[in-house]
Amino acid sequence: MSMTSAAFPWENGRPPHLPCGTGDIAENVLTPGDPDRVRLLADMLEEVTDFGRKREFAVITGIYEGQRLTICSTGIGGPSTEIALVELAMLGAKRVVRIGGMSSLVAEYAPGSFVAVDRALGDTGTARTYRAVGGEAKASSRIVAGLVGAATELGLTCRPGVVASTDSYYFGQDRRYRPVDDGQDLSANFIGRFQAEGAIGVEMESEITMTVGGAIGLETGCLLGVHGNRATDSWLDDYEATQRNLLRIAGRLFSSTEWELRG
Ligand SMILES: O=P(O)(O)O[C@H]1O[C@H](CO)[C@@H](O)[C@H]1O
Ligand SMILES: O=c1cc[nH]c(=O)[nH]1
Repeated sequence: MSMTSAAFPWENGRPPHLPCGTGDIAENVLTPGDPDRVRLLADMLEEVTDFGRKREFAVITGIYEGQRLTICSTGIGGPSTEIALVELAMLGAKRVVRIGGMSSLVAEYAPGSFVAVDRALGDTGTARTYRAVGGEAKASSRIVAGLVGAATELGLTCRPGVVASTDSYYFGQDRRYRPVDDGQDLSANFIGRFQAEGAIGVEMESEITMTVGGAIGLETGCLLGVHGNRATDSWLDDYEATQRNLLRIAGRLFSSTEWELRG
């Protein structure tokens, strides 16, 4: 029977969750939620190494516009995002930008547009845990400015904004949560409260990415594509173009000659 430390169950430089090891991770990392999006974006990188997938974590490293870049999925929500961030940082990541989807809470952010998160509202369990060790749900200001600038260079519109992160997709986002549409209690009005606090979007990982990232020494930001709009009740059926544009914007941020954070 082979055994390792329960307190730190890494073996030969390989973490217990991400399917990769020492030397495999670039300093700059993009983190979509969905592992299928890692595969979707792989053809936009050169010299790609695909490390495979374990649970919700799919990882590739390649070259984008001349810079080494890793893409690693986090799965949905706090616990799996924390695992990805901690293992990425231990494997050498320095900067992490979440790339994902959100629903807009204001009519003017139409499906297909982009938001560079500068702050996240929320009280998700994982973020709360890491606030105790100094994490804060605020993005690096140069990542926010760099994302807006990169989008402009590419002819795309990306605005800075505050988003709300939640641990719940259905009840916690005022969606029907029982199989039968039987007048269920949605009076908690989570969306209305997020709007009243100034959030322009809702999703499930930005608060965790910035709070955990801050506490463990990563420079972080979140670039979100608008998949839906709760103010107009519209939903984008095909998000492939939006996902590819998220990589184009965040990849351009890291490859920009004006931006000195390379690796
Ligand atoms: O587009 P991704 O990154 O998956 O993010 C959003 O989509 C998922 C819910 O469908 C949540 O993870 C939410 O934050
Ligand atoms: O409505 C949405 C869209 C993306 N992600 C969410 O959490 N909610």
